[in-house]
Amino acid sequence: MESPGMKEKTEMPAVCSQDNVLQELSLLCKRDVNGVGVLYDLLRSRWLQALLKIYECLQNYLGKRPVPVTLQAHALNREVVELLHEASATGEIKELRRLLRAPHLRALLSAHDTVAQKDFEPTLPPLPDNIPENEEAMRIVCLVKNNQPLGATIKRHEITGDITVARVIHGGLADRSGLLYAGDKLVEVNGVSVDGLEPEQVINILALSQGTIMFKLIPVSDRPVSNQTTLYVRAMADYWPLQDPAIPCADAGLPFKKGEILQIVDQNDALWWQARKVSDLGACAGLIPSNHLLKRKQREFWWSQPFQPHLCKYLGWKQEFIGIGTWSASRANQQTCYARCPSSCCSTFAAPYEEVVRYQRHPGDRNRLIVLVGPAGVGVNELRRRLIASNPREFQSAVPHTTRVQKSYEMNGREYHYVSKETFENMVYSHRMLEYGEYKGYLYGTSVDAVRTVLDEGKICVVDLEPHGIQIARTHELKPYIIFIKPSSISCMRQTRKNARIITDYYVNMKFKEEDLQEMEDSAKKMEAQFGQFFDQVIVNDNLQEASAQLLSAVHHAQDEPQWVPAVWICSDTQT
Ligand SMILES: Nc1ncnc2c1ncn2[C@@H]1O[C@H](COP(=O)(O)OP(=O)(O)OP(=O)(O)O)[C@@H](O)[C@H]1O
Repeated sequence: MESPGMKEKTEMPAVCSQDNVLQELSLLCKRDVNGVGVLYDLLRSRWLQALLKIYECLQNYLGKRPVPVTLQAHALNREVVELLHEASATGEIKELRRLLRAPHLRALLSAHDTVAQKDFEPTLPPLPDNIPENEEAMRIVCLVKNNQPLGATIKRHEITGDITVARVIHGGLADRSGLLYAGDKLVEVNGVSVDGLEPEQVINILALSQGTIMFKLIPVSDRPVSNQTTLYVRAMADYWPLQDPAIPCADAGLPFKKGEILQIVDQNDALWWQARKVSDLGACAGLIPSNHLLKRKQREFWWSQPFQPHLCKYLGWKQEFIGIGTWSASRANQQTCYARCPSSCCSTFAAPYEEVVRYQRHPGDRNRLIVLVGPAGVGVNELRRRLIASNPREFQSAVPHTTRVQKSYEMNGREYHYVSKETFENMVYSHRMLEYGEYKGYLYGTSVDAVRTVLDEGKICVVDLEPHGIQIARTHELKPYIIFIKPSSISCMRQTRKNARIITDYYVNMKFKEEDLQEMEDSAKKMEAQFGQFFDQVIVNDNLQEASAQLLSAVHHAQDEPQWVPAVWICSDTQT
């Protein structure tokens, strides 16, 4: 509601403001200010006043409906011509006057008015008097087919045999037309009755149609009101609609890979959602299994498998201590997942989609933790070392904890934090260790506290973790940015790793053998398959200089650019 004293504001008419100016100038003239007299004469001149009147007159017409009738157009013309008479006869004004009198301009105005006066509303025939009370209202819908699919699916009712629109795909032709709705009952397609036809036969008619398609249909009585908000999720698994026998319409399915961000636009159906990829928001949506459906499928799959404790490369990987803060993972001693895996591979099954939001770190916020993962020997340590060396005031790794005895030249908190076995185990049980391992009877590990210490100093903490540590690091406090260091092809590595040295359980400074390279490639594939959904960035470590430069830019990108992060990191301050 407007308050009574409230005024509408609009542009000031030019003549009014000119009067005020004249008044002010006459006062100034009396004070004999230089040049003011000339300006006063100018503003009083008849031709300028006439021009200002023309301007104001045109402004009045501008604000009116753009459909002048004959009288209005001619009135405007006449008014302008009269005003021009009043003006001094300068060259431009003469020309304008000539133009307005020209027969072609008059004809144009007249044609314009003829069109403007015409009524283009269609006149519908009167309704017949004898319409039965129970007659179902029919709707005729015409859609012009282009190269795109229609963007709607149909189904046949099992009992009545009615063919109905099953769903309208968001952004598709039918959706954009706003004329077809889920539940509409088809009566005819292009004049052919669909009574008794199978959905495939109807689809066939549609496929053979060219140009305009005409539907005769009975509109659905209760059109569903969509009040859903758009949701963004990260896919935690791959999906191939063409390989899914359960999908209602494979052609309408949206294939996606784990890690891709999807925009969910429709969750009306409990089993099949509609989604787009954020990388292609211009495309029309496709069908994807709902969260509920995927969980159900996972459970069914899980129960259908014979019991077989699967192996997962958890902390059971023997960690061999070889230097300050450095371990070399051995492939021996794998542990069964159900026994040791804290992140539980099974819990990954429990969340087929992870809700995400766009996050932009504020300059005053703590830096995001940078986590490097990759197969043993790929160069994770080398890249981390080079990054920190490039600017130690900006980058730092976390000081690890150990239960071994402090050596005489070491300082607590510099090489390691030296703690008792009991303290270390307490840290493990209270999930304060991002990862840990045992070497020669002593425990070694990287703690959340050590990472926090670096972040609190305003630095960027860079750690390398085994991939199973990702889940523990993924907290709203650390907001880790995960970078996967991927090996290049074996043929490339044969060249680049000629002089490189690998560290194994038993040997330090061994040359890379062919099987080491092969194992690196296999291990990288497994990591991508199992943990690829968590990778924010992948860097192929082929040329060391190039990979280092890419890492530097990725780390800055992580801190300065907006990224998709789990919604719980942002929405809940208490969630960790
Ligand atoms: N792009 C590269 N070109 C040539 N040599 C490389 C490259 N990347 C790493 N190296 C070398 O490969 C060897 C192994 O690298 P690094 O120790 O960083 O591996 P890692 O991924 O940390 O594995 P681990 O955890 O087993 O130590 C080192 O000698 C390193 O200098």
